[in-house]
Amino acid sequence: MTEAPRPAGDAGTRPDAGAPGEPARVRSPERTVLRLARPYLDRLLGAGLLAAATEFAGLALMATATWLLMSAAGRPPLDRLTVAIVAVRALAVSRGVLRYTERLAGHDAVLRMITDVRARVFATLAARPTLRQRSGDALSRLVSDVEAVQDLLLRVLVPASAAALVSAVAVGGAALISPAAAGALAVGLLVAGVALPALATALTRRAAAELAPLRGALAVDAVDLTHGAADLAAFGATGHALEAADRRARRLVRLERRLAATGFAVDAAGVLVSGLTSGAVVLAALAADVDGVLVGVLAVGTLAAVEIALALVGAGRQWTQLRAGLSRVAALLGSSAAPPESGDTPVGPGPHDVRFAEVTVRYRKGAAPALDGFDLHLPPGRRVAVVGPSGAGKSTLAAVLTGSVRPERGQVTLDGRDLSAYRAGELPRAVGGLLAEAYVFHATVRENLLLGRPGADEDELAAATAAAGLLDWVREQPDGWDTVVGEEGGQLSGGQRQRLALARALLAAPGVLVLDEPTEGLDPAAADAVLASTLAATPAGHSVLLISHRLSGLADLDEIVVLDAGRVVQRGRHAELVAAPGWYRDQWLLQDAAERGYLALRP
Ligand SMILES: Nc1ncnc2c1ncn2[C@@H]1O[C@H](COP(=O)(O)OP(=O)(O)OP(=O)(O)O)[C@@H](O)[C@H]1O
Repeated sequence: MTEAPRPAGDAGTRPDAGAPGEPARVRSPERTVLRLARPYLDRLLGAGLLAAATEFAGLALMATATWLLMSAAGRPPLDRLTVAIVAVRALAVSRGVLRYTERLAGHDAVLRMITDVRARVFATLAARPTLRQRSGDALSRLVSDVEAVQDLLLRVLVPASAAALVSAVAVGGAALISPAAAGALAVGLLVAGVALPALATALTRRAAAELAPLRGALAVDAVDLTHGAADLAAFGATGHALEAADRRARRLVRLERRLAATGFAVDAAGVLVSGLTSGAVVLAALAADVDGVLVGVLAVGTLAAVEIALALVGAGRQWTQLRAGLSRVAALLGSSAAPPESGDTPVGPGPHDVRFAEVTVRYRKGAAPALDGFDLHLPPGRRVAVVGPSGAGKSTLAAVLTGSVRPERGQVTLDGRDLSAYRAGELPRAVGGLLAEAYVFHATVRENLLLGRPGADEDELAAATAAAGLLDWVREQPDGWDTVVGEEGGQLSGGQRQRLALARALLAAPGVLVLDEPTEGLDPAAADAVLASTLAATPAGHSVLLISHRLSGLADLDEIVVLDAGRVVQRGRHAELVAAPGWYRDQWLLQDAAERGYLALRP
């Protein structure tokens, strides 16, 4: 709470990136959104035309009704009014029908697209665990920022294009009656539809730019304050944390108030513009000797047209408020929106060949590399452990392999193809497993497991859970597989949570299984048993990259790589490494003595 969790991510390792952990900024988020909207363009175009037809029907209704009323005052023969009477009825009915179909078509198109965008955002967050660290912020991205994409289309682009189209038609129609009046109308429409929206945008831009990050920060506060409540209380820091969150909330209220006040002022200006334009049009028409009835038509038509153009003020205001959220979604999707390399067969879950060649990762320019010239060959079926002191670069290696961190130098290939050539959603089928701080969802045991392999049957669930050492516990629960595990697995012990996450990884069974500290939180005896059963449960031909701080249970692995400060300092099999002087032997002797002591003292 007092300090945000350390941000991380591939951005820090790429020269084009912004702050580490934050996706790179995109120059035009709207362009990214439009690219995402491309498959739905025909539906959106249909919605835009329907919106324009609705507005046009409204404008025509006002003009025709005015003509009808003013003409009727002169008591003409009824047959002269029949067409207008029918037109008024038809326009009144069609406006309602058109509005309904426009809403239906617009929402249909946008909701289809949003489903797609949400899935992409979720897949990107899921595939880049380092971005997921800020769960409150991530949640805000998923909820409000994706809604910004929806609002950009429904509340900005569709109404704005409809308003522009109808304004042009209105000026054209007025020009048929009086070019001078049409000129006055055009000026009024330009003020209402261009100058006022630009003014509203300029006045609200700064406040709006502050709004989305502030909402994100408040979401992080909410998560930190609830999840970290016990720790904050233990350190007597609750008051301080609440104060900081309160300060942000008050700032948010001030900004919202300022935006609302500016909005009201611009709305008032809009009403003024509407009245002035109508007056100018009437004067111009009178000066041009236009018939009295048509002057009335022009006056009321002007009021209706300006009101339609004023929708652009709302659209402009919405747009500024949406920009920050749009930028974040666009930046997040920037990499995944890029089309995948074509021509290759999709990657499957079967055996794969992985190669690291001279891989160097640096999180920040000028910082020491987290991985430094790392080489490794992981052919199908090979099991390799990576060990080393804290901060040696082990988790970074896992992050590189799962595609969430990109190397600054060197190359990682899967079946001979660079990892970055795979689509965001494609890689997890081939490479995955148990990453650091695996997330357990507030759902049942079954639902948490099925995330690994949707559609798995009960035997498969039982096999994976047994290998992780959790099956007995599941069977003891009154609700069995349907036991709810609580928020972040809060109703489980640390060890049970870890076993559940491990079972999920085993059920997913990717061809390259990455296990980052799979036995963390288990006592030494349980850790040995779980590691042995996990390795035994891995299908033949599937390779394993095991990251571990414990050196026990590694005797059967094909290779052990010792990392220190990002460099490989030792590599070989367990027996070779314990025989040679170095970090591995020292650590092995220390851990062995400590665990023997623990086992001896156990009741
Ligand atoms: N997201 C990040 N942003 C900046 N630096 C990072 C990030 N993640 C790791 N590092 C740095 O990279 C180095 C390697 O970290 P890494 O987490 O890979 O080590 P590790 O061997 O897994 O450590 P541990 O055993 O403690 O988990 C460390 O110096 C760490 O501070």
